[in-house]
Amino acid sequence: MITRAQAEALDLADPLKGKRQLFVLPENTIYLDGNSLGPLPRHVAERLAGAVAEEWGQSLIRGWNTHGWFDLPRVLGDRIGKLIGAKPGTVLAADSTSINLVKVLTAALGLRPGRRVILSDSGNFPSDLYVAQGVIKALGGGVELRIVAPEEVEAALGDDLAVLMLTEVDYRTGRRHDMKTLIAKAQAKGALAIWDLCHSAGAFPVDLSGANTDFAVGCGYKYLNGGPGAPAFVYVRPDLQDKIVPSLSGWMGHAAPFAFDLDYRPAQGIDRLRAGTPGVLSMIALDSALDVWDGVDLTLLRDKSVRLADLFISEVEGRCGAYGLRLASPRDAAQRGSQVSFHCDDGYAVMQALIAQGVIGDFRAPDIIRFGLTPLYIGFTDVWDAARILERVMAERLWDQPQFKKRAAVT
Ligand SMILES: Cc1ncc(COP(=O)(O)O)c(C=O)c1O
Ligand SMILES: Nc1c(O)cccc1C(=O)C[C@H](N)C(=O)O
Repeated sequence: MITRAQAEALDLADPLKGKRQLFVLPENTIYLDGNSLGPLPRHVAERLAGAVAEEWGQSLIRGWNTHGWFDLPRVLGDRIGKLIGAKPGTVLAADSTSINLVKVLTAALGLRPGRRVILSDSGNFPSDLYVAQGVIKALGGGVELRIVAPEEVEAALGDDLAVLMLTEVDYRTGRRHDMKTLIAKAQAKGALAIWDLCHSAGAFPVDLSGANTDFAVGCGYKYLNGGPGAPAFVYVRPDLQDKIVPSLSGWMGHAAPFAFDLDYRPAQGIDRLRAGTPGVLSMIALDSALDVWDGVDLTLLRDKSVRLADLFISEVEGRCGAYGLRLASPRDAAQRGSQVSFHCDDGYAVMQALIAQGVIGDFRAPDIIRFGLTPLYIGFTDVWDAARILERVMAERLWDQPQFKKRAAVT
C-alpha cells in the first residue's frame, strides 16, 4: 500500500496524464466503468452537432458523396486497425458485435464444411454463445457448440473442430487468453479462430496480423469511447476475405450496390462484410472519438494499465480483505486485461452504495464487482481514492440499505 501523496507523485510522472483533459468526466466522480461504456471525448459533441447541422441539414442526400459517408466503415476500420495490429483494408466498422459475429461465424463454418464443432468457453460473453446457438439452429443443425472451462480450451481442440470462438478477455474476471498460441493450435487442427476483442481493443496492444488471426470482432463503445451503441468492428484475414460467402448479403456489401442487380454478387475484400446502410451519425461520433488515440504509444498505455491494476489490487486487498473481498482477476498482470474484479457478498448492493459515493464500477452476477482501468483518463490518485471509498462503504456497511438492493433493468 502507498500514501495518497505517493499516488499523486505517480500521476505527476505519468506520460499519459495530458490525455485526461480530452474527456468529459463529471465532477466528484471516479469513472471505473469505461470497460462497459467509455466517457465522452470533449470534442465529439461539437463535431456531431456540426455533422447534424451541416452534413445532414445542408448537404442532405449529397452527403453520401460530399462528406464521404459511404466510405466511413472502411475509413474507421483502418483507424481501429492501427490499435489492433491489423493491416489497412482488413477491418470494417459496422453494425454491432453480435451481428458481426453472425457474419464471421457463418463465414467460417462455410469454409470448413463437414466439421462439426464450434468450441468456446464458459467465460465467454453470453451473447457470443447465444449467437452460436442461433446460427446452428438457422443452419438446421449438424454443428455442435461445445463449451468448456477457459483453462480446458487447449486440451479440447480436436480433429472435428471447425471454429474456435473465444473472447480474449473474460468480461467478469479480466482473465486473458493466450491468443497467439491458441490460434496456432486451432489452425494446426485445421480449424479457424474467431476472437472477440470487446475488452481488448483500446485496452492494450493487440497484434492481429502477428497472431495470424482468422477473424475478429469487437465493439466501439468501451475502450474506444464511441458512445452508447457505437458501431462495432469486424476483421478478416486478407487471404480469407474473397473466399467467404456472406450470410448477411445486403446491398451495401454488393460488388455494385447502385447497379441494383437482382442477384447478389459480393464486393471484393472486407467490403463484403457490409450489410445495410451504416448509422452515419454514430460513425461520425466514433470517428471523432478515435482522435484521442493520436500519438498514443500503446506500450505506455499497457504499462500504466498494469501499474494502475497492481496498485488498486494492493489497496483494495489491504483495506477491504477483512470484509471478505477476494480478488477474482489473475494476480499475474500478463494474464489480465485492463480491469480488476473482486468476489464480494452482496456485491450488487455494495456497488450501488459505491456509485452513490461517486465511484462508478459495475456488478456482474453472481458476486463480482468489476472496475475498468482506462489509462487515458484514470490516474493513480483515482484508484487510490476509489479503494479508500470502497473501504468506507464496507466498514460502515453503507451498502446495507433497501434502495441499494433493488435491481435496475440494466446493471
Ligand atoms: C465480450 C463481449 N462480446 C459481445 C458483447 C455484445 O456486444 P453487442 O451488444 O454490442 O452486440 C459484449 C458487450 O455487450 C461483450 O462484452
Ligand atoms: N452493451 C451494454 C449495454 O448495451 C448496456 C449495459 C452494458 C453493456 C455492456 O457492454 C456490458 C458488457 N459487454 C460487459 O462486459 O458486461
